[in-house]
Amino acid sequence: MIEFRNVSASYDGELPVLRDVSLTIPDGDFVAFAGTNGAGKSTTMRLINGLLKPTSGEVLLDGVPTTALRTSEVARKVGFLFQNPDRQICQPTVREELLFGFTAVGEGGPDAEACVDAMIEAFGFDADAEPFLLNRGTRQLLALASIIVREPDVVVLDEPTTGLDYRECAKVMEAVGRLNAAGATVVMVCHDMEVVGDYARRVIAMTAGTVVDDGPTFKVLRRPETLRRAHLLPPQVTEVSMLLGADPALAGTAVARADTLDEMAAAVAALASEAARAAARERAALGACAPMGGE
Ligand SMILES: Nc1ncnc2c1ncn2[C@@H]1O[C@H](COP(=O)(O)OP(=O)(O)OP(=O)(O)O)[C@@H](O)[C@H]1O
Repeated sequence: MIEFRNVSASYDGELPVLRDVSLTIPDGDFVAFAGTNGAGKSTTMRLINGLLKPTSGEVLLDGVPTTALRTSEVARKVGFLFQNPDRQICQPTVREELLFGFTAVGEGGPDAEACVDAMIEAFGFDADAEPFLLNRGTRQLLALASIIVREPDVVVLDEPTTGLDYRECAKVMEAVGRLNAAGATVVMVCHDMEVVGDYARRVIAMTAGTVVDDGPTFKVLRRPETLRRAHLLPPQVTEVSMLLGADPALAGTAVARADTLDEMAAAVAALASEAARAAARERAALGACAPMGGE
């Protein structure tokens, strides 16, 4: 579990960039931090992985303050994926890159080799490829795999899909989704609300170093005040649903609650067939009332 207790943080020791933030992230959660530029989202990630210490308050990992943990102890629990994979890739081949997390802490050996082989198989990597010759999406996947291979309890992702095309983004996020389904806690910063809507179960919206909202993804992404304060646009289906739901004729219908394409398609199909049934009833009623032929 990750806990922030009244955490404030600053880079220069004076100007606070995080102000009195309290939050709890239970094991197995999938949380997206979203909000304005400079709100303090990446700073929050650095506090979780211990790269930054609070100026006041406490960040606790499984009940232990990060200030009482060695960097290696935090790294054992928390894997961190940078926005730019090239900040963490440093080995000449894919295989060595995946092994590096083990060898760097003196844990190389047959077990580590087996984990790496499984990861190469699962991601379909070319083990001997040179990482820097891979395309951007594959480098991001490699950076992610080199974290997952160590099986951390928590994975922190700082804008994991920035600069990726749709297919690359889907590959990375599906790998993250599988990791979460296997029990890992996922905490990510993400500006793309489509990705947030597709994967995160909870959204923490931030502005100017404070949390302005925290709750189930679509509850947060449907609150006009949150959207305004954190400069967020909901995913397109949710936005259409909110627009249609504002029409009194559709308020309270499934259309007004749809957050996914499937939900919206089903809601619209149900409305269309209800309209068709109503029209048929009307025609039948008109037919029944029509005057009989003859004088
Ligand atoms: N290394 C640093 N040194 C000094 N100030 C920093 C540093 N990193 C971030 N800041 C400042 O801290 C504040 C919060 O930055 P942070 O990167 O946490 O915001 P963010 O919400 O992640 O923003 P963005 O969405 O633009 O990445 C900003 O005012 C930023 O300029």
